[in-house]
Amino acid sequence: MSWRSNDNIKILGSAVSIGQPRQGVEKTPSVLQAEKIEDLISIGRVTWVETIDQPAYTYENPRLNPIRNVQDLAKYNKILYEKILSHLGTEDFLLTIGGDHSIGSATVGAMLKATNGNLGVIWIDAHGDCNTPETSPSGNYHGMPVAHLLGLFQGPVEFQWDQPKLSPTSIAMIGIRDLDPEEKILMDRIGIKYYTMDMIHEIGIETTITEALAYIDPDGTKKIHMSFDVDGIDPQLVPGTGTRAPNGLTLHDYAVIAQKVKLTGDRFASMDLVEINFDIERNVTLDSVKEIIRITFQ
Ligand SMILES: NC(=[NH2+])NCCC[C@H](N)C(=O)O
Repeated sequence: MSWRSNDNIKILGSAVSIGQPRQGVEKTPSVLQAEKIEDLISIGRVTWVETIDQPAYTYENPRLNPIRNVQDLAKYNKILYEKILSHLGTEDFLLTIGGDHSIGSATVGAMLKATNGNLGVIWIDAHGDCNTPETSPSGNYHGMPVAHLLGLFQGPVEFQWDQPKLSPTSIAMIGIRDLDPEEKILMDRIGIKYYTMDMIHEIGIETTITEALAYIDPDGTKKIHMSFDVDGIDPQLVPGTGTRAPNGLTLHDYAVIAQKVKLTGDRFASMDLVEINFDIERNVTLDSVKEIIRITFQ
């Protein structure tokens, strides 16, 4: 039996790159639309609802603010947050295609709002994305959305609207292998649940995702959001991404993750697919991205 066979699968493009320095990632929604990825989705009724463009394409260099491009990012994330809430019907599954991972604070924030906080998050990534503007060595906001969601910093007023906070016990990260030193100290102090590649090799991917789901949703009653940064996958399979880290997840690992998440049925409500940059590499990356879509939506 497939999950969500009768539901609407809505695809939203989030064409933003200013959360990090490499251009190209903002083109991904239009590339995947041209590739007709909706044809790879064999369940539900699939529609591309719209693609939201970023307000400016100029990456701020040198670092003028603790968060580069903070004004434009704040403006963009608020628009994205509101669009998600306006598009999301109760029976819908929402797939947001980035763009860089800066969108994570808007997508998770919107899902928290839509579910009254009854949300668990599986964050697949090589990175923790849990820097504050103070701990961030780069100033790139795509390394900060989790810290922002947890309320570890607020940003300027433009970045403060009514987005709800995420509880640290409602998120688990899988594939982690590149944490900044202070970011790691912060994550360990808060007690964020994260599975490094070493831990995954030790306990196995099936135990990892089973434990992770039980941790974020002990009673099995929450909606589940998966925020999938393709750099969680090994760079040999996904070379087209801006911050590569060796020794990542395989596509088989992802298939095991997806299988367990899909067992939550219609509680699996939304997903981000981010950091795909076809300007860095196209062919291998596109094959893997298509496989990720097939694995998720069949
Ligand atoms: N979503 C990502 N690819 N994040 C990479 C973050 C890299 C680094 N930790 C930083 O904060 O700049």
